[in-house]
Amino acid sequence: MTYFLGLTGGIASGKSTADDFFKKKNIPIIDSDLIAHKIMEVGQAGYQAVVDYFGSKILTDNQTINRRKLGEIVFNDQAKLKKLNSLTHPLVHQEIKRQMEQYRLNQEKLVVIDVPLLFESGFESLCDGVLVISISPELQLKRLMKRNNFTEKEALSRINNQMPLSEKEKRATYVVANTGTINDLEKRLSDLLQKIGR
Ligand SMILES: CC(C)(COP(=O)(O)OP(=O)(O)OC[C@H]1O[C@@H](n2cnc3c(N)ncnc32)[C@H](O)[C@@H]1O)[C@@H](O)C(=O)NCCC(=O)NCCS
Ligand SMILES: Nc1ncnc2c1ncn2[C@@H]1O[C@H](COP(=O)(O)OP(=O)(O)OP(=O)(O)O)[C@@H](O)[C@H]1O
Repeated sequence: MTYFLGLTGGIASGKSTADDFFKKKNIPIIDSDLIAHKIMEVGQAGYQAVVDYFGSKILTDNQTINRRKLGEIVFNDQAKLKKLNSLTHPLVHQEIKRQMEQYRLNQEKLVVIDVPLLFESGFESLCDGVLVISISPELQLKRLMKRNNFTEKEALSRINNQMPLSEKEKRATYVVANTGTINDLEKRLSDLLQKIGR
C-alpha cells in the first residue's frame, strides 16, 4: 500500500526545501505549485479560462501569463482570488489524483504530495498523514521578502490570504519546525521518515 504524505505549511515556510530533501531520498513528489503552473501554460486547460476572466492585462509580450502581475491582482482582492481558485483548483486536483493513481499502481511505498492549500481545499482526506512545515511569523515574512524580492506589504498580502500557520499546525499529523539551518530541517525530516517507517 502506498503511503501518501501530504506536505503543507505557510507560504515560504520551507515546503520546497523539504521536497529537495525527499527527492535526495528518491521519494517521489507530487508538486501542486508546479501542476498549477503547467495548467496555465499557453494552450493548456487553465490558460484560456484565466485569460478570459482576467483579460489580456495579465499577459506578457509573448502571451504567457505574468504570474507576478496576476498575483498582485488576486492577493489584493479576495473575490478575484476565489475566482482564480475556482478556475484552477479542479484542474490541479484532477492532475494530483491522476498522479496518485499512477504511484498506487506502481506500488510505490511513500509519496509526498506538496499542496500549499491542503487544509483550505479539504485535501487531507486523500492523505494518510499530513506534515506541516512550520516557522515563526517573523521568519516567514523575512524569508518571503528575501526570496521573492517583495516589499513587506506584498509579502503580508500573500501570508494573510492563507489559513494561519498556527491553525495548520493544530490539524497536522506531524509538525516539523524549519527555524534552524537547512541541515537541521533535513535531520528532523530524516527522523520523521524513521517514525513513519518508510
Ligand atoms: C497567484 C499566482 C499566479 C502567483 O504566482 P507565483 O509564481 O507568484 O507564486 P507560486 O505559484 O509559485 O506560489 C507560491 C506560493 O503562493 C501561495 N499561493 C499560491 N496560490 C495561492 C492561493 N490561491 N491562495 C493562497 N496562497 C496561494 C502558496 O503558498 C504557494 O506555494 C499563482 O500562485 C496561482 O496561479 N495560484 C492559483 C493556483 C493555486 O492555488 N496554486 C496553489 C497550489 S494548488
Ligand atoms: N532553514 C532555512 N534557513 C534559511 N533559509 C531557508 C531555510 N529553509 C528555507 N529557506 C529559504 O526560505 C525561502 C522559502 O523556502 P521554500 O521556497 O522552501 O518555501 P515554500 O514553503 O516552498 O514556499 P512557497 O509556499 O512559496 O512554495 C527560500 O528562499 C529558501 O531557500
